[in-house]
Amino acid sequence: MLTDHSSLPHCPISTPMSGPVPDEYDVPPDRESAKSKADSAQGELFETAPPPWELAAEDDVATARVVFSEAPHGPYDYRIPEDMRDRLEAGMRVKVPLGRRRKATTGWCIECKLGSSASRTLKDVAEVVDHAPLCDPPLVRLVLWMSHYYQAPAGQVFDALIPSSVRSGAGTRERTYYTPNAKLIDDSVVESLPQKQQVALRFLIAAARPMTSSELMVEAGCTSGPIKSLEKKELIRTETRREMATAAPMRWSLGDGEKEKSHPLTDDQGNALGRIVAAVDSEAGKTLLLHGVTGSGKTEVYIRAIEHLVKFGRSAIVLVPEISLTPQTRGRFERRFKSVAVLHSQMTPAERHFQWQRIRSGDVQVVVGPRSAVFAPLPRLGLIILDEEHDGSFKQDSVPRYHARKVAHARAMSLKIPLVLGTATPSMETWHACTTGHAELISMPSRVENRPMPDVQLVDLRVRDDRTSGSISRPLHRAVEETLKEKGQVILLLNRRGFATTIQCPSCGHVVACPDCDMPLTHHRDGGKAVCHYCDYTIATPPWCPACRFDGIRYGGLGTQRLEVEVKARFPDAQVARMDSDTMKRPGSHQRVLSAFRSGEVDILLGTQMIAKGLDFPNVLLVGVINADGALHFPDFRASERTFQLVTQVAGRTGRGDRGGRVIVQTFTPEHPAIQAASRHDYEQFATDEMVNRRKFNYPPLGSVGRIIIRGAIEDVTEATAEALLGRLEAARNQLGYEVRILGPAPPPISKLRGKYRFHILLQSVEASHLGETIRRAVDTFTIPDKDDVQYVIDIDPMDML
Ligand SMILES: Nc1ncnc2c1ncn2[C@@H]1O[C@H](COP(=O)(O)OP(=O)(O)OP(=O)(O)O)[C@@H](O)[C@H]1O
Ligand SMILES: [Zn+2]
Repeated sequence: MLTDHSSLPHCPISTPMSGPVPDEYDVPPDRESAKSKADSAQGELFETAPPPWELAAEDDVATARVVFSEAPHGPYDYRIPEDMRDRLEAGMRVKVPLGRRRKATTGWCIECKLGSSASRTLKDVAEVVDHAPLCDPPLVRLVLWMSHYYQAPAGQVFDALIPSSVRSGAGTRERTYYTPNAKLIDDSVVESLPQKQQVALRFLIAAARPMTSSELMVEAGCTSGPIKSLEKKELIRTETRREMATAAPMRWSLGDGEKEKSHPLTDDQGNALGRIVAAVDSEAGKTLLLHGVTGSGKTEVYIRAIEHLVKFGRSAIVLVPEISLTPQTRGRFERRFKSVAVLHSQMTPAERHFQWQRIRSGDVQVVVGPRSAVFAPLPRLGLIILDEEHDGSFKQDSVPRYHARKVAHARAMSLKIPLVLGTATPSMETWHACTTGHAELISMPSRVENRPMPDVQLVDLRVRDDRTSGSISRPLHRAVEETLKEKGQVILLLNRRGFATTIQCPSCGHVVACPDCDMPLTHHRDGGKAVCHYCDYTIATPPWCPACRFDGIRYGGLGTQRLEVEVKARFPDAQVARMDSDTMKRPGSHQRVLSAFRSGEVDILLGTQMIAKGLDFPNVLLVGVINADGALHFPDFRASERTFQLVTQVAGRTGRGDRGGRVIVQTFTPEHPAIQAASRHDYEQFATDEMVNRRKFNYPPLGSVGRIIIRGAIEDVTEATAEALLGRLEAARNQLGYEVRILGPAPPPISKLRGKYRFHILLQSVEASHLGETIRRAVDTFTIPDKDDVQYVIDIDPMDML
């Protein structure tokens, strides 16, 4: 079933992705201005209509609406002085007086319009900061939608959209350009000048373009003296521009050594491509789910679809989980397109700024990057792709707490372009959108070249005979041995880093914990450190119990470091590499390890979930999952979904060549439906079972969830604030007459973080708009006295409950 969102009334950005078609424009009366702004944006800012002040000359007061990233956030209106009217546009920064501050404050202009008589009392805009808008009108509208939906100040959303390197002009310098002052120049003036000044001025006139002082000095063969004299006589005018300091401050990285082969498409790929191309050509906003099993060749489909698009001078965004984890994907795009911008976390500010300018200038065909690349300012955007759309890294965990899938959807629908979500393990949200007709499902149920899906064997860790003293069961040990003998490669997944996950005294039971977070410290063997994985608090691992001085503290629980030690001891002839965030700190380390694995230098690659993503190595004949239950017992309604995804994804790393492949999954709960379904590569069975569970409590995608985290330095003050907020929420819900379930306040699993006590309140509703509205109304006038030192954050559609 297909849906054309472009036909939705009054919904320039509608988002029917999660839940039963939530209406994002549930704007309360007191926010009416934001709504009318968003609606009228189509007419006023989007179209080519003349600026409003040209329409009504008699009411000649132009005003700018400005928002700020720090409190007070606005919006506030300012008068636009005469001389700024044709320079200032929405999406630019301005400096304006704010309160009693002595210095002008920088804010973002979200709208320019004709004022009413009230605007005579307005203060003036002091300065226009930018020469051109940093956001075009559709992006400004996106900011306002995000601000509304995620309940984050618009100024902070702008700051998330526009990289700080762009705002600060990283890697640029100011240069002064000279142009002749035509008003004062005629032949007699020129002839009356001293010889050197004459030569310089004639060169500048002949050049017919602005020149810098040094250019002019070289061209005219003079020193700076004559030029300064001309400037003093006002015969030449100066203009300063900010420019990139160097042409390309980029360190181009080499590929990962893979050769590019172009394949004839399989039937599945051909069909998928046809449907995406049809969506592109229809010029209607539409969401498509490309549900292709691991190894079905989804990347090739993306590339072909983009090739179609760039023929018409249009461009695409490809969002991927952290790109440094998938140098292969990056290489594939770089080899197939003339102009690719890859955005990643290890760029310098100057590089980031340079890429942003390239993208905005229209030079770039494809942007590949993590979630923030959804904001890439491509002028002729024609397609957005989210690869591995189920991945948790698409949700930002600081303000604005947006999900790139939802934002991509909003952006795509407002531009009437397709959004393609690709994965082997669709999120429940996306699956639900397909089953309810909000997204079109494209299936690629088989692997390329008719390769079979790998065989998955479950090893029940409760069976004594299979267990060993270590973490690798007998069946897994045998399988590794066999694989190494056949000169195949092995991937082992363990989703905990460090050596031991608890440090406990066997005598008194004391657990060494973080003083700021109350969470057990993880022992790291390199350097004998005990580290908090929540705040990075680090101490030397205590040789004896800090509580009772017992000499013989015990390291419990299993992390990747300990697994590495065990693997090396069991298979002394094999080359082993470990990949987790501890070994991958330095730039380029992913690429080094993955190249070594590709070339066969490394036999066994072990690591955390970062090895489960997207890797395509044909010689991997065995994948072992050390403990599939790790994520299962988290207090989170997505625990099953995560387990299914992780096991399916890592299992998919094998059997990608001609030699087949197999998977061994160690688990204490082999009967669990998620693990059962993963072992049979049966996504639909999993999704059907899981939807039944979600329906019981109307969990997403059947309803919406919001979470408010309250944190403060003093426990009972924090709790009292949380209680007060609860009262507000209940009152708001009752006033509005909405059905919203409110739970808490309760301490979350991480009840103390970085020295702050934490409480959370959960809200649930079938209607996303009712939930949003309830929170908005409750917090609207809710203030916390400074002396309490309590803060709260609102997380709409939270992805974790910790
Ligand atoms: N039509 C084809 N014929 C043969 N090989 C192909 C074809 N299309 C793609 N491939 C190759 O198949 C392999 C898997 O493709 P790709 O990595 O895109 O799979 P995927 O669907 O993204 O899998 P995953 O979800 O596991 O990342 C790649 O090595 C790719 O070069
Ligand atoms: Zn800590």
